[in-house]
Amino acid sequence: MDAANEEILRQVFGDSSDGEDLELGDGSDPSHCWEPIKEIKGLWLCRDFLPPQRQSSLLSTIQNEGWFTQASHNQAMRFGDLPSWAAELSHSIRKVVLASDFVLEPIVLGSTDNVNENACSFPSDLFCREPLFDQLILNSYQPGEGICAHIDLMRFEDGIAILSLESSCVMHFSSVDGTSRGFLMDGEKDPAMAKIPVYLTPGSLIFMSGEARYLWKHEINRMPGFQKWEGEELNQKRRISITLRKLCQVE
Ligand SMILES: O=C(O)CCC(=O)C(=O)O
Ligand SMILES: [Fe+2]
Repeated sequence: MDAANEEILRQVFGDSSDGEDLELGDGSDPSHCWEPIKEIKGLWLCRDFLPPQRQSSLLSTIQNEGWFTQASHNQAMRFGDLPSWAAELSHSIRKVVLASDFVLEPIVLGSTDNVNENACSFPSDLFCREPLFDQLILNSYQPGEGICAHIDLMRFEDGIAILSLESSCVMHFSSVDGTSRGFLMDGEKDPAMAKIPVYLTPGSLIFMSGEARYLWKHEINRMPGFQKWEGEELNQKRRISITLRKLCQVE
């Protein structure tokens, strides 16, 4: 790694002996466990993945690298070799996964009581692939801007990570076959359109795999009335997200 890259990593992630770790702890920190979103198989949330100081440094690096030089620039992609800070992010995601004690609802064998039919084990095997991610999208959303309901393109493999920065938001998930059994949004009457809200705070990371990745659409609607959490409309600021994915191999 050259000196310029090392300096960037030091600024973003702080001093570490080998420049390889995000200083996220050893995984025993309770804030670094993965929480399954119980309604959606394969959807996991790590609430405090990046502490506030690291979020600020990461934002400064993104700013200094000129990813969003004009207000009209709201999306930037990179394929193949990721910038050093994104490679570092991937490394830290893998590290947190391998070190975490996952919070899982116990499945009681031979009993139908208290069984969470959506409980599934964390897909740790996905984290053995190399590279873990080779595609990066940065999205920048001004207040009121969001992203329509979609499933990520099939050209990407299973296992997608999204880091949220700056503004909290509610991401809604709706099942492709219309059986999400979630909440109806304001003005929505068709139960098939019920959506599961997931609250994403700055520094949180979600990971989608299996059903969450292939059978559920995700969206962020930041129009008035759609960003409510615990009955309160969220105060919107600019939001930046970092999505990490891996391209499917072409045979
Ligand atoms: O901004 C986000 O959190 C989601 C981005 C996303 O879903 C995408 O780029 O496919
Ligand atoms: Fe997406």
